[in-house]
Amino acid sequence: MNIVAAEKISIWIDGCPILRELSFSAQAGEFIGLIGPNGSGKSTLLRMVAGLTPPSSGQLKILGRPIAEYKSKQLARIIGYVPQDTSIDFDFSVREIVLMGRHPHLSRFGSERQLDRIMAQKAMQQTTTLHLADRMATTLSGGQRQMVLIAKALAQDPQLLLLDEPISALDIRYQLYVLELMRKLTGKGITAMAALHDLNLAARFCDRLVLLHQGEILSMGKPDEVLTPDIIQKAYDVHANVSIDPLLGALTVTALGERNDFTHHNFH
Ligand SMILES: Nc1ncnc2c1ncn2[C@@H]1O[C@H](COP(=O)(O)OP(=O)(O)OP(=O)(O)O)[C@@H](O)[C@H]1O
Repeated sequence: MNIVAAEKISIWIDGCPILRELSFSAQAGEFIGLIGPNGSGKSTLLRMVAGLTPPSSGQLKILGRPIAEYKSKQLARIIGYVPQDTSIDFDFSVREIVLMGRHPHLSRFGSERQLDRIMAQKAMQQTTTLHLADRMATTLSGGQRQMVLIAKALAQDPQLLLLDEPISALDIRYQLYVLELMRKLTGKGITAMAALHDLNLAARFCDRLVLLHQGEILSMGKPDEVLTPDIIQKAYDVHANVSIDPLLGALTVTALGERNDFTHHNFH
C-alpha cells in the first residue's frame, strides 16, 4: 500500500506557484531522497506531506486516506518530521525534548508512562545522544541539536519519517551514521523521505530520488536514472561527471562547474 500518494499537487503562496502538479508516491520500507537546487521546493513538499502546509489543489493521501481527514494528533502518531531549522529556544533538557515525541501517543491529560520513557531512551541510544540526556538543549552544538531532533522524531515511533536536510550539520562520520540508521529503519518497514543536498550520499543510500526543479518534478526514479549528466545540467546548470565508485559500487557525481572546460583549466 502507498504510505504517501500525491496526485497533481500544487501549492501557491502569496499568488506564486511554489509546487506545480506534483504526483509521486512512497511505499512502505522505501527511502526516498528529495534533491534539487536551493529554492526548488523540497522543504515545501516535506511540510505539505507533514500536514503543515495544505495543498492548494490536488489530492494527498497518507495511508490511503486524504490528509485533510486526519486530526493533527492522529497524523503525529504516523508522521515524524524533522525541520530544516533545528534551533531550540526553550529551556528543556534533551530527555524532555525527546519525550515530547511521545505526546501524540498520550491520552489527553495523561502523563508519560514507562513505555514512553523506554521509547525516548531507545531513540537517544539510536542517535548516540543518550550521554546528552540531562543537558539543556540550548547548550548543544548544531550537530548535537540535529541528532536530538531526529531522536525526538524516532521516539514518536512513526511509520513515516520526513527529514529536511537531516545531515546538514553533521560531520562525515555522523552523516553516514544517520543515513545508515535510515536504511535500518526502512529495512524494518518504515518509510523515509529526506531532503538531501549531497548527491553522492543520496545516490548511495536512497532507493529512489525525486529531483525538484522550480517546483516541478524534473526526474524521479532509481539514482542512476535520475543522476545523469544531462539531468544534472538541466537541474543545477552545472556540468558533472557521473561514475561508479570502485570501492562502494555506488554512483558518484563530481560537479565540474558551469563550463565544461574544467580539465583544460586545471592542467595548464
Ligand atoms: N512562506 C513563503 N512565502 C513565500 N515564498 C515562500 C514561502 N515558503 C517558501 N517560499 C518559496 O518557495 C520556494 C521553495 O522553497 P523551499 O524552502 O521549499 O525550497 P528548498 O528546495 O527546500 O530550498 P533549500 O534547498 O534552499 O532549502 C522558494 O523560492 C521560497 O522562497
